[in-house]
Amino acid sequence: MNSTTPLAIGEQQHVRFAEGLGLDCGVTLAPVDIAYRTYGTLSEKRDNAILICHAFTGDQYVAEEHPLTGKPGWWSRMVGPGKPIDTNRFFVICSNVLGGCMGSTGPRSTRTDAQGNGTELWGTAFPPITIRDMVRAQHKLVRALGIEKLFAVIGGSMGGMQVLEWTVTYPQMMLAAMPIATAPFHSAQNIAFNEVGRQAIIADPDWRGGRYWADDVVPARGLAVARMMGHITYLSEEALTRKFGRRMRRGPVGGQGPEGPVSMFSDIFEVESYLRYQGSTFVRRFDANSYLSITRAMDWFDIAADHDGELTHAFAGTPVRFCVVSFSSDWLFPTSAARTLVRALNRAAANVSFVEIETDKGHDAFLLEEPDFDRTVRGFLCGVAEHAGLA
Ligand SMILES: CC(=O)SCCNC(=O)CCNC(=O)[C@H](O)C(C)(C)COP(=O)(O)OP(=O)(O)OC[C@H]1O[C@@H](n2cnc3c(N)ncnc32)[C@H](O)[C@@H]1OP(=O)(O)O
Ligand SMILES: N[C@@H](CCO)C(=O)O
Repeated sequence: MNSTTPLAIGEQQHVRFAEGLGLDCGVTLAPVDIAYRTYGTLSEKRDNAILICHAFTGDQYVAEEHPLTGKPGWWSRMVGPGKPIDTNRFFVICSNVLGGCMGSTGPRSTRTDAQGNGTELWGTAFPPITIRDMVRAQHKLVRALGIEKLFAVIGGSMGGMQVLEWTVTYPQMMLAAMPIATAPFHSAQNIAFNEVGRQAIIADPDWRGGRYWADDVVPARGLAVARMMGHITYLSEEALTRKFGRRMRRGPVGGQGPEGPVSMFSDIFEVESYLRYQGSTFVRRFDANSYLSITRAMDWFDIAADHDGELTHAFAGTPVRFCVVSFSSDWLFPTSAARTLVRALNRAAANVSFVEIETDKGHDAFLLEEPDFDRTVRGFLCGVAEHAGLA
Protein backbone atom coordinates (compact mmCIF):
# COMPACT_ATOMS: atom_id res chain seq x y z
CA MET A 1 0.00 0.00 0.00
CA ASN A 2 1.18 3.57 -0.54
CA SER A 3 0.26 7.05 0.60
CA THR A 4 -2.77 7.11 -1.71
CA THR A 5 -4.35 4.15 0.11
CA PRO A 6 -7.69 5.26 1.55
CA LEU A 7 -7.67 5.66 5.30
CA ALA A 8 -9.23 2.60 6.93
CA ILE A 9 -11.53 3.96 9.60
CA GLY A 10 -12.81 1.47 12.16
CA GLU A 11 -16.52 0.90 12.63
CA GLN A 12 -16.44 0.93 16.40
CA GLN A 13 -17.01 4.25 18.03
CA HIS A 14 -18.24 3.73 21.51
CA VAL A 15 -17.95 1.35 24.44
CA ARG A 16 -19.80 1.35 27.77
CA PHE A 17 -18.29 -0.02 30.96
CA ALA A 18 -21.31 -0.70 33.14
CA GLU A 19 -19.14 -1.49 36.16
CA GLY A 20 -17.69 2.01 35.94
CA LEU A 21 -14.31 3.34 36.92
CA GLY A 22 -12.80 4.00 40.34
CA LEU A 23 -11.51 7.57 40.36
CA ASP A 24 -8.61 9.10 42.29
CA CYS A 25 -11.14 11.14 44.31
CA GLY A 26 -12.61 7.92 45.74
CA VAL A 27 -15.85 7.96 43.75
CA THR A 28 -16.78 5.15 41.40
CA LEU A 29 -18.15 6.66 38.24
CA ALA A 30 -20.67 4.29 36.63
CA PRO A 31 -21.42 3.67 33.91
CA VAL A 32 -18.48 5.02 31.93
CA ASP A 33 -18.71 5.58 28.20
CA ILE A 34 -15.67 5.97 26.00
CA ALA A 35 -16.02 7.32 22.47
CA TYR A 36 -13.13 6.44 20.20
CA ARG A 37 -11.97 6.05 16.62
CA THR A 38 -9.52 3.61 15.09
CA TYR A 39 -7.51 3.79 11.87
CA GLY A 40 -5.61 1.04 10.07
CA THR A 41 -5.64 -2.66 10.86
CA LEU A 42 -4.71 -4.50 14.04
CA SER A 43 -2.09 -7.13 13.21
CA GLU A 44 -2.70 -10.80 13.96
CA LYS A 45 -0.17 -10.61 16.79
CA ARG A 46 -1.92 -7.47 18.05
CA ASP A 47 1.46 -5.80 18.37
CA ASN A 48 1.09 -2.73 16.14
CA ALA A 49 -1.33 -0.55 18.13
CA ILE A 50 -0.52 3.09 18.79
CA LEU A 51 -2.65 5.02 21.24
CA ILE A 52 -2.82 8.73 20.47
CA CYS A 53 -3.81 10.92 23.41
CA HIS A 54 -5.42 14.21 22.48
CA ALA A 55 -4.72 17.62 23.95
CA PHE A 56 -7.04 19.72 26.11
CA THR A 57 -9.80 20.51 23.61
CA GLY A 58 -9.05 17.81 21.08
CA ASP A 59 -11.08 14.68 20.58
CA GLN A 60 -11.10 11.27 18.93
CA TYR A 61 -11.38 12.68 15.38
CA VAL A 62 -7.65 12.60 14.88
CA ALA A 63 -7.52 11.79 11.17
CA GLU A 64 -10.98 12.32 9.71
CA GLU A 65 -13.46 15.13 9.23
CA HIS A 66 -14.77 16.52 12.48
CA PRO A 67 -18.54 15.97 12.76
CA LEU A 68 -19.24 19.41 14.28
CA THR A 69 -16.80 21.68 12.47
CA GLY A 70 -16.42 19.84 9.16
CA LYS A 71 -12.65 20.46 9.41
CA PRO A 72 -10.02 17.78 8.80
CA GLY A 73 -8.96 15.71 11.82
CA TRP A 74 -6.65 17.58 14.16
CA TRP A 75 -3.67 15.37 13.21
CA SER A 76 -4.65 14.44 9.64
CA ARG A 77 -1.25 15.74 8.65
CA MET A 78 0.46 13.19 10.90
CA VAL A 79 -1.79 10.11 10.80
CA GLY A 80 -2.72 8.18 7.67
CA PRO A 81 -1.35 5.90 4.96
CA GLY A 82 2.31 6.75 4.30
CA LYS A 83 2.26 9.55 6.91
CA PRO A 84 4.66 9.72 9.88
CA ILE A 85 2.20 7.64 11.95
CA ASP A 86 1.61 5.28 9.07
CA THR A 87 -1.75 3.52 9.15
CA ASN A 88 -0.47 1.06 6.52
CA ARG A 89 1.71 -0.25 9.32
CA PHE A 90 0.11 0.77 12.60
CA PHE A 91 -3.33 0.42 14.12
CA VAL A 92 -4.14 3.81 15.61
CA ILE A 93 -6.60 4.34 18.47
CA CYS A 94 -7.76 7.70 19.76
CA SER A 95 -10.44 8.18 22.39
CA ASN A 96 -12.18 11.23 23.76
CA VAL A 97 -10.88 11.80 27.30
CA LEU A 98 -12.94 11.14 30.39
CA GLY A 99 -14.49 14.52 31.24
CA GLY A 100 -14.67 15.44 27.55
CA CYS A 101 -17.71 16.46 25.54
CA MET A 102 -17.47 14.37 22.36
CA GLY A 103 -19.09 11.17 23.59
CA SER A 104 -17.00 10.01 26.54
CA THR A 105 -18.51 10.41 29.99
CA GLY A 106 -18.17 13.96 31.20
CA PRO A 107 -20.12 16.83 32.72
CA ARG A 108 -22.43 16.92 29.69
CA SER A 109 -23.39 13.24 30.10
CA THR A 110 -26.65 12.14 31.66
CA ARG A 111 -26.29 11.03 35.26
CA THR A 112 -27.93 7.63 35.56
CA ASP A 113 -28.86 5.45 38.52
CA ALA A 114 -28.08 1.75 38.94
CA GLN A 115 -31.00 0.91 36.65
CA GLY A 116 -29.64 3.16 33.95
CA ASN A 117 -32.39 5.76 34.37
CA GLY A 118 -31.72 9.45 34.45
CA THR A 119 -32.59 12.76 32.89
CA GLU A 120 -30.29 15.27 34.63
CA LEU A 121 -26.85 16.00 33.26
CA TRP A 122 -23.84 15.70 35.54
CA GLY A 123 -22.88 19.37 35.15
CA THR A 124 -20.76 20.58 38.05
CA ALA A 125 -21.75 17.49 40.09
CA PHE A 126 -19.36 15.55 37.85
CA PRO A 127 -16.66 14.20 40.18
CA PRO A 128 -13.21 15.76 40.01
CA ILE A 129 -11.01 13.79 37.67
CA THR A 130 -7.27 13.51 37.16
CA ILE A 131 -5.03 12.73 34.23
CA ARG A 132 -4.56 9.27 35.79
CA ASP A 133 -8.33 8.74 35.71
CA MET A 134 -8.30 9.57 31.99
CA VAL A 135 -5.52 7.06 31.48
CA ARG A 136 -7.33 4.37 33.48
CA ALA A 137 -10.32 4.83 31.18
CA GLN A 138 -8.05 4.48 28.11
CA HIS A 139 -6.52 1.37 29.65
CA LYS A 140 -9.99 -0.20 29.93
CA LEU A 141 -10.63 0.62 26.29
CA VAL A 142 -7.31 -0.85 25.14
CA ARG A 143 -8.01 -4.07 27.04
CA ALA A 144 -11.54 -4.19 25.67
CA LEU A 145 -10.04 -4.04 22.17
CA GLY A 146 -8.07 -7.19 23.03
CA ILE A 147 -4.67 -5.47 23.13
CA GLU A 148 -2.24 -6.55 25.83
CA LYS A 149 0.66 -4.37 24.85
CA LEU A 150 0.68 -1.10 22.94
CA PHE A 151 3.42 -0.45 20.44
CA ALA A 152 3.46 3.21 21.47
CA VAL A 153 1.57 5.94 23.27
CA ILE A 154 1.90 9.39 21.70
CA GLY A 155 0.44 12.79 22.52
CA GLY A 156 1.06 16.52 22.75
CA SER A 157 0.34 19.01 25.52
CA MET A 158 -2.27 17.44 27.82
CA GLY A 159 -1.93 14.41 25.54
CA GLY A 160 1.73 14.33 26.60
CA MET A 161 0.68 14.31 30.26
CA GLN A 162 -1.40 11.23 29.53
CA VAL A 163 1.60 9.63 27.78
CA LEU A 164 3.74 10.20 30.88
CA GLU A 165 1.00 8.86 33.12
CA TRP A 166 0.81 5.73 30.96
CA THR A 167 4.55 5.19 31.40
CA VAL A 168 4.34 5.27 35.19
CA THR A 169 0.98 3.49 35.64
CA TYR A 170 1.18 0.81 32.93
CA PRO A 171 4.87 0.62 31.91
CA GLN A 172 4.65 -3.07 31.05
CA MET A 173 1.82 -2.40 28.63
CA MET A 174 3.78 -0.31 26.15
CA LEU A 175 6.98 -0.41 24.16
CA ALA A 176 7.48 3.25 23.40
CA ALA A 177 6.36 6.69 24.53
CA MET A 178 6.44 10.02 22.78
CA PRO A 179 5.54 12.89 25.11
CA ILE A 180 5.39 16.08 23.02
CA ALA A 181 5.24 19.74 24.12
CA THR A 182 4.47 18.73 27.67
CA ALA A 183 5.84 18.69 31.21
CA PRO A 184 5.98 16.34 34.21
CA PHE A 185 3.87 18.79 36.21
CA HIS A 186 1.62 21.76 35.48
CA SER A 187 3.49 24.98 36.24
CA ALA A 188 2.25 27.84 38.43
CA GLN A 189 1.94 29.99 35.30
CA ASN A 190 -0.18 27.38 33.54
CA ILE A 191 -2.43 26.93 36.58
CA ALA A 192 -2.79 30.71 36.66
CA PHE A 193 -3.89 30.83 33.00
CA ASN A 194 -6.37 28.01 33.61
CA GLU A 195 -7.81 29.88 36.56
CA VAL A 196 -8.43 32.99 34.48
CA GLY A 197 -10.29 30.83 31.94
CA ARG A 198 -12.39 29.21 34.63
CA GLN A 199 -13.26 32.56 36.20
CA ALA A 200 -14.31 33.94 32.81
CA ILE A 201 -16.78 31.05 32.46
CA ILE A 202 -18.10 31.23 36.02
CA ALA A 203 -18.54 35.01 35.76
CA ASP A 204 -20.81 34.65 32.74
CA PRO A 205 -24.42 35.03 34.00
CA ASP A 206 -25.41 32.29 31.54
CA TRP A 207 -23.25 29.78 33.38
CA ARG A 208 -26.06 29.67 36.01
CA GLY A 209 -24.15 27.78 38.66
CA GLY A 210 -23.16 25.22 36.05
CA ARG A 211 -26.80 24.35 35.24
CA TYR A 212 -26.98 26.33 31.99
CA TRP A 213 -28.26 23.29 30.11
CA ALA A 214 -31.41 23.26 32.29
CA ASP A 215 -32.30 26.69 30.86
CA ASP A 216 -31.14 25.81 27.36
CA VAL A 217 -28.43 28.45 27.29
CA VAL A 218 -24.62 28.30 27.20
CA PRO A 219 -22.13 30.67 28.83
CA ALA A 220 -20.91 31.61 25.38
CA ARG A 221 -19.22 34.88 26.32
CA GLY A 222 -17.29 33.41 29.22
CA LEU A 223 -16.23 30.33 27.29
CA ALA A 224 -15.15 32.43 24.31
CA VAL A 225 -13.06 34.73 26.51
CA ALA A 226 -11.47 31.69 28.17
CA ARG A 227 -10.52 30.34 24.73
CA MET A 228 -9.25 33.71 23.51
CA MET A 229 -6.94 33.95 26.48
CA GLY A 230 -5.89 30.30 26.17
CA HIS A 231 -5.30 30.66 22.44
CA ILE A 232 -2.75 33.43 23.00
CA THR A 233 -0.76 30.98 25.13
CA TYR A 234 -0.80 28.39 22.32
CA LEU A 235 0.99 30.78 19.94
CA SER A 236 4.08 32.96 20.30
CA GLU A 237 4.88 36.63 20.02
CA GLU A 238 6.75 35.95 16.77
CA ALA A 239 3.81 34.02 15.30
CA LEU A 240 1.30 36.73 16.21
CA THR A 241 3.58 39.40 14.79
CA ARG A 242 4.13 37.40 11.60
CA LYS A 243 0.40 36.73 11.17
CA PHE A 244 -1.00 40.15 12.11
CA GLY A 245 1.57 42.68 13.28
CA ARG A 246 -0.33 45.92 14.00
CA ARG A 247 -2.57 45.57 10.96
CA MET A 248 -5.96 47.23 11.41
CA ARG A 249 -9.38 46.23 10.09
CA ARG A 250 -10.90 49.64 10.79
CA GLY A 251 -9.55 53.14 10.88
CA PRO A 252 -8.59 54.96 14.08
CA VAL A 253 -11.17 55.87 16.72
CA GLY A 254 -13.21 58.81 15.48
CA GLY A 255 -12.76 57.75 11.84
CA GLN A 256 -15.35 56.11 9.61
CA GLY A 257 -15.53 52.37 9.04
CA PRO A 258 -17.75 50.52 6.52
CA GLU A 259 -20.51 50.28 9.16
CA GLY A 260 -20.27 53.86 10.40
CA PRO A 261 -18.09 55.59 12.99
CA VAL A 262 -15.39 53.36 14.47
CA SER A 263 -16.03 52.63 18.13
CA MET A 264 -13.20 51.86 20.51
CA PHE A 265 -15.10 48.62 21.26
CA SER A 266 -14.87 47.33 17.68
CA ASP A 267 -12.33 44.74 16.64
CA ILE A 268 -10.00 47.41 15.36
CA PHE A 269 -6.86 45.30 15.05
CA GLU A 270 -6.71 42.10 12.97
CA VAL A 271 -5.40 40.19 15.96
CA GLU A 272 -8.55 41.09 17.92
CA SER A 273 -10.77 39.90 15.13
CA TYR A 274 -8.77 36.67 14.94
CA LEU A 275 -9.14 36.01 18.66
CA ARG A 276 -12.86 36.77 18.58
CA TYR A 277 -13.20 34.31 15.73
CA GLN A 278 -11.25 31.64 17.62
CA GLY A 279 -13.45 32.23 20.69
CA SER A 280 -16.76 32.07 18.83
CA THR A 281 -15.92 28.94 16.83
CA PHE A 282 -14.73 27.20 19.99
CA VAL A 283 -18.08 27.75 21.72
CA ARG A 284 -19.77 25.73 18.97
CA ARG A 285 -17.72 22.65 19.70
CA PHE A 286 -16.87 22.65 23.40
CA ASP A 287 -18.73 22.42 26.70
CA ALA A 288 -18.06 24.97 29.46
CA ASN A 289 -18.26 22.46 32.32
CA SER A 290 -15.84 20.17 30.49
CA TYR A 291 -13.52 23.16 30.29
CA LEU A 292 -13.67 23.52 34.07
CA SER A 293 -13.25 19.80 34.73
CA ILE A 294 -10.36 19.18 32.33
CA THR A 295 -8.38 22.29 33.28
CA ARG A 296 -8.52 21.10 36.90
CA ALA A 297 -7.24 17.66 35.86
CA MET A 298 -4.27 19.36 34.18
CA ASP A 299 -3.61 21.56 37.22
CA TRP A 300 -3.39 18.53 39.50
CA PHE A 301 -0.93 16.77 37.24
CA ASP A 302 2.39 16.23 39.00
CA ILE A 303 4.12 12.91 38.37
CA ALA A 304 6.76 13.42 41.08
CA ALA A 305 4.17 14.20 43.77
CA ASP A 306 2.90 10.64 43.47
CA HIS A 307 6.46 9.25 43.84
CA ASP A 308 7.90 10.73 47.06
CA GLY A 309 8.42 14.05 45.31
CA GLU A 310 11.17 12.51 43.15
CA LEU A 311 10.57 12.44 39.43
CA THR A 312 13.37 9.91 38.96
CA HIS A 313 11.57 7.44 41.24
CA ALA A 314 8.55 7.52 38.96
CA PHE A 315 10.61 6.04 36.12
CA ALA A 316 12.86 3.66 38.09
CA GLY A 317 13.41 0.48 36.09
CA THR A 318 11.16 1.58 33.25
CA PRO A 319 11.26 -0.70 30.20
CA VAL A 320 9.75 2.02 27.98
CA ARG A 321 11.70 3.69 25.16
CA PHE A 322 11.13 7.45 25.31
CA CYS A 323 11.41 10.18 22.71
CA VAL A 324 10.76 13.56 24.33
CA VAL A 325 9.96 16.45 21.97
CA SER A 326 9.77 20.18 22.65
CA PHE A 327 9.42 23.30 20.47
CA SER A 328 11.85 26.21 20.83
CA SER A 329 9.16 28.95 20.94
CA ASP A 330 6.74 27.11 23.24
CA TRP A 331 6.50 29.25 26.37
CA LEU A 332 3.56 27.28 27.84
CA PHE A 333 5.42 23.97 28.01
CA PRO A 334 8.95 25.25 27.44
CA THR A 335 12.00 23.23 26.52
CA SER A 336 13.23 23.69 30.11
CA ALA A 337 10.29 21.51 31.31
CA ALA A 338 11.23 18.84 28.75
CA ARG A 339 14.84 18.97 29.97
CA THR A 340 13.67 18.41 33.56
CA LEU A 341 11.87 15.31 32.35
CA VAL A 342 14.82 14.07 30.31
CA ARG A 343 17.25 14.58 33.20
CA ALA A 344 15.00 12.49 35.47
CA LEU A 345 14.75 9.78 32.81
CA ASN A 346 18.52 9.77 32.41
CA ARG A 347 18.99 9.46 36.16
CA ALA A 348 16.61 6.50 36.07
CA ALA A 349 18.82 4.98 33.31
CA ALA A 350 15.85 5.00 30.96
CA ASN A 351 16.20 4.62 27.20
CA VAL A 352 15.53 8.22 26.15
CA SER A 353 16.16 10.55 23.25
CA PHE A 354 15.32 14.23 23.20
CA VAL A 355 14.60 16.54 20.27
CA GLU A 356 13.96 20.28 20.39
CA ILE A 357 12.33 21.48 17.17
CA GLU A 358 13.33 24.99 16.06
CA THR A 359 10.18 26.92 15.23
CA ASP A 360 8.52 30.29 15.85
CA LYS A 361 5.01 28.79 15.99
CA GLY A 362 4.75 28.35 19.76
CA HIS A 363 3.03 25.57 21.68
CA ASP A 364 0.54 24.59 18.95
CA ALA A 365 3.47 23.90 16.59
CA PHE A 366 2.80 20.21 17.22
CA LEU A 367 -0.47 20.62 15.31
CA LEU A 368 1.10 22.47 12.38
CA GLU A 369 3.38 21.82 9.43
CA GLU A 370 6.87 21.19 10.86
CA PRO A 371 8.95 18.91 8.62
CA ASP A 372 11.60 18.30 11.32
CA PHE A 373 8.92 17.20 13.72
CA ASP A 374 7.39 14.85 11.15
CA ARG A 375 10.81 13.32 10.52
CA THR A 376 11.34 12.89 14.26
CA VAL A 377 8.03 11.05 14.73
CA ARG A 378 8.58 8.83 11.69
CA GLY A 379 12.20 8.09 12.62
CA PHE A 380 11.43 7.18 16.21
CA LEU A 381 8.57 4.84 15.29
CA CYS A 382 10.63 3.17 12.53
CA GLY A 383 13.58 2.72 14.91
CA VAL A 384 11.47 1.12 17.64
CA ALA A 385 9.67 -1.06 15.09
CA GLU A 386 12.97 -2.35 13.67
CA HIS A 387 14.35 -3.00 17.13
CA ALA A 388 11.17 -4.85 18.13
CA GLY A 389 11.13 -6.84 14.89
CA LEU A 390 7.71 -5.49 13.96
CA ALA A 391 6.77 -6.67 10.49
C1 LIG B 1 -4.06 18.22 19.88
C2 LIG B 1 -5.48 18.23 19.80
O1 LIG B 1 -6.04 17.46 20.40
S1 LIG B 1 -6.24 19.36 18.79
C3 LIG B 1 -6.86 20.51 19.77
C4 LIG B 1 -8.09 21.09 19.24
N1 LIG B 1 -7.86 21.84 18.07
C5 LIG B 1 -7.25 23.00 18.10
O2 LIG B 1 -6.78 23.53 19.07
C6 LIG B 1 -7.27 23.62 16.79
C7 LIG B 1 -7.68 25.02 16.98
N2 LIG B 1 -6.53 25.77 16.96
C8 LIG B 1 -6.11 26.30 15.82
O3 LIG B 1 -6.70 26.26 14.76
C9 LIG B 1 -4.86 27.04 15.99
O4 LIG B 1 -5.09 28.31 15.57
C10 LIG B 1 -3.73 26.45 15.27
C11 LIG B 1 -2.55 27.21 15.76
C12 LIG B 1 -3.51 25.00 15.60
C13 LIG B 1 -3.96 26.53 13.75
O5 LIG B 1 -3.12 27.38 13.17
P1 LIG B 1 -3.26 27.82 11.66
O6 LIG B 1 -3.56 26.65 10.77
O7 LIG B 1 -2.05 28.61 11.41
O8 LIG B 1 -4.59 28.67 11.64
P2 LIG B 1 -4.82 30.10 12.29
O9 LIG B 1 -4.43 30.13 13.71
O10 LIG B 1 -4.18 31.12 11.42
O11 LIG B 1 -6.40 30.24 12.21
C14 LIG B 1 -7.02 30.17 10.98
C15 LIG B 1 -8.46 30.61 11.11
O12 LIG B 1 -8.53 31.95 11.64
C16 LIG B 1 -9.24 32.77 10.72
N3 LIG B 1 -8.64 34.09 10.72
C17 LIG B 1 -7.39 34.39 10.36
N4 LIG B 1 -7.21 35.73 10.49
C18 LIG B 1 -8.35 36.25 10.93
C19 LIG B 1 -8.77 37.57 11.26
N5 LIG B 1 -7.97 38.62 11.17
N6 LIG B 1 -10.05 37.73 11.70
C20 LIG B 1 -10.88 36.67 11.81
N7 LIG B 1 -10.53 35.41 11.52
C21 LIG B 1 -9.28 35.21 11.09
C22 LIG B 1 -9.06 32.11 9.38
O13 LIG B 1 -10.08 32.51 8.48
C23 LIG B 1 -9.13 30.64 9.75
O14 LIG B 1 -10.47 30.28 9.89
P3 LIG B 1 -10.92 28.76 9.68
O15 LIG B 1 -10.22 27.96 10.77
O16 LIG B 1 -12.40 28.76 9.85
O17 LIG B 1 -10.47 28.36 8.31
N1 LIG C 1 -4.70 23.95 21.00
C1 LIG C 1 -4.70 22.67 21.60
C2 LIG C 1 -3.54 22.47 22.50
C3 LIG C 1 -3.67 23.19 23.80
O1 LIG C 1 -2.79 22.66 24.71
C4 LIG C 1 -5.99 22.41 22.30
O2 LIG C 1 -6.83 23.28 22.32
O3 LIG C 1 -6.19 21.30 22.77
